[in-house]
Amino acid sequence: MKVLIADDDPLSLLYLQDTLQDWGYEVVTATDGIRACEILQQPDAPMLAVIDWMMPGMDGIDVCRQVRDTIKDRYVYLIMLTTRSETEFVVEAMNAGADDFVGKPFNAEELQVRIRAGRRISELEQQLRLKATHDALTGIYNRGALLEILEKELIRHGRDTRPVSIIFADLDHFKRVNDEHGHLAGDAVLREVSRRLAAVLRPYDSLGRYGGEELLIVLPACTRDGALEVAERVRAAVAATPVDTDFGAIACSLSIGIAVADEGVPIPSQKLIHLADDALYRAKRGGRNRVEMASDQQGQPDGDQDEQE
Ligand SMILES: Nc1nc2c(ncn2[C@@H]2O[C@H](COP(=O)(O)OP(=O)(O)OP(=O)(O)O)[C@@H](O)[C@H]2O)c(=O)[nH]1
Repeated sequence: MKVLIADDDPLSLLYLQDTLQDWGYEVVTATDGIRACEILQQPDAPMLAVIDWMMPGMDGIDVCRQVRDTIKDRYVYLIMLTTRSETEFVVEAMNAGADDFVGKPFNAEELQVRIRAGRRISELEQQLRLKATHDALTGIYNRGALLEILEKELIRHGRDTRPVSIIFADLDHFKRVNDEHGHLAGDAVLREVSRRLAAVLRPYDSLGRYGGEELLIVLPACTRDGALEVAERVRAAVAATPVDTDFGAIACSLSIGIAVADEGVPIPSQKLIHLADDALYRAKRGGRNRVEMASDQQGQPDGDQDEQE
């Protein structure tokens, strides 16, 4: 597990670093509060930080406040390290967002058990967050998490000039798969199809389970042509080879609808999904195992239609 230590005193920092490394932690260091905040905001940042209170510029209290104000998508467990151990200081640090408090000079055994407790809480929090945002069967995002991602992308889309595309995919004749091979075989197909889709997407695309056998993909900064290309790749990845299950090989395919939020054209997420769903319906009617695009005209904002929805 990765831990950040922030301390402006080089000797103290080195000692803490050696001690934590001896306990098996991967240690990242910062010698001031600003750098500590930068590190904690990076992707793959430490989930736990030991922060000295007294640092030049931004002190430990400011770091706690900044972390709580800005990092919302995960929890960073913060242990404040300080010579100020009176109750009023403990209260001040915890009100600022610290989770725990260790007096300086620190007792190694005490620091070790407090870090261990923090690690337990961090790991539990990570597991809970994963359960709340991911689908238990397939491991991809659940509907709520994906809709949140789409909303955020559309807000960002309103600020810059890149389009956002979505791909709405539905397994063809999936009821038949369940009826002929059983529900467990159907589950295996859903898992494998999700895996294949994830494998052909870009790292910054998001894949989620919208409903039973419906999958939704959010493609940030993706044009109409780009989305068509991805959708075709997705379609082919599923149709190319039957899915091997414990109940035999099962051939399957996807019908796909695409909708694009064009640059400079604001559109509510529900309307974009509705357009992709219409296109998906056309793909089903057109014979399945195919991709259909919502037309340009449909992508334009339409106040009247919104009100009717
Ligand atoms: N095994 C399994 N089946 C599911 C799950 N969620 C939904 N289904 C099944 O998906 C099937 C969807 O059937 P329909 O909506 O009739 O659609 P379809 O048979 O795929 O037909 P088309 O969409 O018209 O091609 C139903 O039989 C559901 O029970 C799941 O988590 N596991």
